Amino acid sequence: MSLKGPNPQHNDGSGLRVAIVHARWNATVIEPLVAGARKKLLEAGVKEENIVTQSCPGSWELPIAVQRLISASTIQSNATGAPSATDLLASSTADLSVTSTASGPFDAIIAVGVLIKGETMHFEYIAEAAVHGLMRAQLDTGIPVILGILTVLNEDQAKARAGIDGKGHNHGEDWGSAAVEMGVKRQE
Ligand SMILES: O=Nc1c(NC[C@H](O)[C@H](O)[C@H](O)CO)[nH]c(=O)[nH]c1=O
Repeated sequence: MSLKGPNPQHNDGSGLRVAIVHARWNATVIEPLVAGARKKLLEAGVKEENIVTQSCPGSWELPIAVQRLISASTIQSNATGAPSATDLLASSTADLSVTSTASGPFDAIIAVGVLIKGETMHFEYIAEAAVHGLMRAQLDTGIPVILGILTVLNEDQAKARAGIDGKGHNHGEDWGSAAVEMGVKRQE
């Protein structure tokens, strides 16, 4: 067993509603990461209709996109006769590819981004702000937000962590499993 990564656990995700919010920068790495997370959600029994996918421009926007999604789903679940989550999400200004018609709050959210170090300090500032923003979003709302931001020094490191270099491991799968575990714990 690898020294890294949590010991695998099996959790029943059949009663969970999970969102995947992903940045669109470095899409060739984002796509396999999102696919890996979805794969593990489905393997754990999360229903297709209970997986909502949303995108935003870059990792900097992930915290506000996550916070807005939580607010939209929480408002919808609190009000009687409120519009469906799909209507609410469709009214959002963020780019949406809503794949859910189910309503109610989320049990967990996976925030996916790929930050690759360039020549400037931009990388450090975005990484720091995005990570702190996602931690704040989960603590402020009580909804687990899985950290799915790769902060890498070059494209090869990014490809290895998305499992697309032929020898690496797709970290998106770990994030999917973590979302199921934390979602189940939230319902306990
Ligand atoms: O710069 N590199 C990256 C990046 N910059 C854009 C930033 O997140 C934001 O969208 C813009 O600054 C506009 O607010 N966003 C990433 O996800 N990965 C990068 O590697």
